[in-house]
Amino acid sequence: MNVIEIKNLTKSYGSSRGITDVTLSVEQGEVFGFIGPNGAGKSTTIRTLLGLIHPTGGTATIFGKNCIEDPSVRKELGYLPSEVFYYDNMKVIDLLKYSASFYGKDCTTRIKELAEVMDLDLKKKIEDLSFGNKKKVGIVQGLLHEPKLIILDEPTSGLDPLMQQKFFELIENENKKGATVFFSSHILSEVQRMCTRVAFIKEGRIIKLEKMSTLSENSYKKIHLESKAKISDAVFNVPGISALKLEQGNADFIFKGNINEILKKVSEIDLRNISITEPDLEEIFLHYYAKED
Ligand SMILES: Nc1ncnc2c1ncn2[C@@H]1O[C@H](COP(=O)(O)OP(=O)(O)OP(=O)(O)O)[C@@H](O)[C@H]1O
Repeated sequence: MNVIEIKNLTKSYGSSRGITDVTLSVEQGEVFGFIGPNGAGKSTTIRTLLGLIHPTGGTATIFGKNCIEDPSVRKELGYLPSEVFYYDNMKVIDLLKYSASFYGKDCTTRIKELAEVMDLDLKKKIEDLSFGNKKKVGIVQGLLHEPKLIILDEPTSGLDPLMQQKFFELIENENKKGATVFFSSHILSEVQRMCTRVAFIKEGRIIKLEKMSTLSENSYKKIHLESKAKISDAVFNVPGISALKLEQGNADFIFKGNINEILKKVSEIDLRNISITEPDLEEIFLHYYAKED
């Protein structure tokens, strides 16, 4: 059974676009990345999935259940929203114990462990915490009941690099112990590092859903050519070329397809130098999000 099943999920905010026909599923044990720029619809998808907002159309289930019809499913779930708001005059430990009381479990040891990993002072008042430290409270709050599904909306914003590293180790550990993880981000390197599959969302629609191994495999090549003479753009009239930049005798582009086809074309050029490398996800992402696409 899929842990998350989203089918044709649509949410419109009156005349303003939210998400349209979002379909995706997340398997048990996966770390699934949800990538898109600001305003693409990541939070709307997550909040609709969790039943925090009502969809305009389509369905979304967690462990086969709809969160609006069956809120009990939330007990198995750890959610970190993109922005966290708290009662300022509470102490961190009191807030976390209060959160734990919803799950009917004694989470004291776990709270202490998580706070230690994330270097969070449990005795401080929420109002005295920085943005990054409030984020840590959200992380501990999301993980304290050892949920089977962890949903994180832009989890690392506000954390310094050391804390980001610790956070990822924490999530990796939870995943090894069996938790399924779904997390949204606009930072590709973190998705590249952790995820088994990734969905790209643009202007409210999923434009690509791919296994990370496929994305990182040979299907895309970054090609750089140097020639003594100006390179004619006619050479690049081949399907599969994108992000083409021509400048004097230099040409840079990303190629997806049969490498022999492009090499035949390139052999027409009197070359001084050539390099063929693997593009990182950032470059593939830029290709998908390029205006001309
Ligand atoms: N409460 C709302 N009322 C009206 N429009 C909204 C509301 N919430 C979101 N939107 C619109 O829905 C679209 C998707 O927004 P959403 O917050 O889901 O994007 P996002 O990918 O999470 O972006 P970000 O990374 O900036 O949080 C945007 O065009 C946004 O303006």
